[in-house]
Amino acid sequence: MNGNVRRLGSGSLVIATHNAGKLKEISALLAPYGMKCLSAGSLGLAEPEETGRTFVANALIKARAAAEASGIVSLADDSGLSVAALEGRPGVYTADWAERQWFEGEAGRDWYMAMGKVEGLLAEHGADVDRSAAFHCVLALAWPDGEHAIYEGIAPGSLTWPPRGNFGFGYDPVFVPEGRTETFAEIAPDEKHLISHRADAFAKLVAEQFGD
Ligand SMILES: O=c1nc[nH]c2c1ncn2[C@H]1C[C@H](O)[C@@H](COP(=O)(O)OP(=O)(O)OP(=O)(O)O)O1
Ligand SMILES: [Mg+2]
Repeated sequence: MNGNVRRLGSGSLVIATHNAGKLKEISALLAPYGMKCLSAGSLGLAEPEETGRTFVANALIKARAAAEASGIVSLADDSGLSVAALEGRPGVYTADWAERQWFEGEAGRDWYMAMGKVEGLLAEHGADVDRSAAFHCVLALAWPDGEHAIYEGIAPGSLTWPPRGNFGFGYDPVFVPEGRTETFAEIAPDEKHLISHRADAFAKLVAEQFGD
């Protein structure tokens, strides 16, 4: 272990996300490490504007905002889908491509519309377009005194159409991870947690924060 790295220990941790799907995945990934996890929503924390141009910048904006508002060390996740044939788009704008909507009284995003937008742009490149894509995840830890740590993860794969499967969230129904035939939405959560971009970033966080 790098002796200069600030470590979490076993206290409270704020999960600085307003995305219910991510909150579920992050809580599951952190479950073995004995921290008391509080969500940004349950603390009534505001959702900061993601004005960064990179996953790292946006993850830091979210983690720092939560740490400053709560006084508790906070973990944020900024993630997205980069499509090779679309020069890496939607990338950091992945969430923005899914318009905000209200579903039965709850704020959410229209994922089907967003997946269709990606597919429509791909289709413009013809039937034999390169369908490779990758999910990226940046985890940022921010302590109330300003210190921070960053962990990056990636899951390579390709896009399929039409969407398949009911697990997961977001763009999971159109993403087939490398080496598999099922989409992320057809792979049970416990298994997605072994192979996803979030799992890759978490493995690095766990090694540094909870390792020997
Ligand atoms: O495993 C995933 N499976 C499917 N889709 C995913 C995944 N991971 C990220 N994504 C997509 C949806 C998400 O909305 C966007 C990230 O945008 P991003 O700003 O980081 O998250 P967000 O606005 O939904 O929640 P928040 O900022 O409160 O954490 O990329
Ligand atoms: Mg966001």
